[in-house]
Amino acid sequence: MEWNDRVVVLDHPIVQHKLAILRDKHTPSNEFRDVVRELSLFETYEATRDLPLTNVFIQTPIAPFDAKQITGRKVAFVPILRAGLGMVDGALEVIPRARVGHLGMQRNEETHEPESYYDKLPRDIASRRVYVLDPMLATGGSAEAAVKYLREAGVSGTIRFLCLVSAPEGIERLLAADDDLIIYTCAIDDGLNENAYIVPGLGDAGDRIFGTE
Ligand SMILES: O=P(O)(O)OC[C@H]1O[C@H](OP(=O)(O)OP(=O)(O)O)[C@H](O)[C@@H]1O
Ligand SMILES: O=c1cc[nH]c(=O)[nH]1
Ligand SMILES: [Mg+2]
Repeated sequence: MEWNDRVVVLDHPIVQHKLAILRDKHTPSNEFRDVVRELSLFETYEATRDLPLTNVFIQTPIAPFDAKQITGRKVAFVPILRAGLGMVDGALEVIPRARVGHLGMQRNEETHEPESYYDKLPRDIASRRVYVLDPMLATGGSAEAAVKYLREAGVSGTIRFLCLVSAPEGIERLLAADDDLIIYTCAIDDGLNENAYIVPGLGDAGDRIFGTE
């Protein structure tokens, strides 16, 4: 499958610097949470680059001016619990008026497939531009289930999946699952280990965000 325009890697030096902090096993939970929030802000900024603008006539203190402002479809952020919760505040700093839906999923430790335990979406999700948030894209099972759920809920148009670290296996699976989807990631790692963890990765994102290791 061609990844060309469907996978955006944030290779900015500040992003790579902060990602190294997340990867370091000595980084404590409080700092880990802060950096997840910061990277999520940068990634949301990048993923909202194509929001439509409209002309708005304003008056500056000096002169009248045809300014540009964001209009059009409204935004929804949909974190996959738990780890995706760590990305919500950063995303909301970029689009404060966005709505937030939640999808609760936990990978089964033996099969590595996700089990769904919660969902709550904005009532008008079908008319919103949707950004799914989850720091880790490993096998792609959780992301695929989330995207299928959103399609069944009526979401149309491009779904943007925002993660911090991804594995090639997960990218391949997610792109194959939905043909109108773009993945944003700060890194594409080597692959998965026997427990379906990303290598080198950063460990279990949920445990590191919430200090439950
Ligand atoms: O691509 P996949 O193979 O599906 O793996 C990625 C999923 O695993 C992690 O969640 P986890 O199940 O550990 O739940 P948690 O966020 O509650 O820790 C992670 O946050 C993703 O949701
Ligand atoms: O490497 C991984 C894989 C799944 N979930 C995580 O939190 N980390
Ligand atoms: Mg976890």
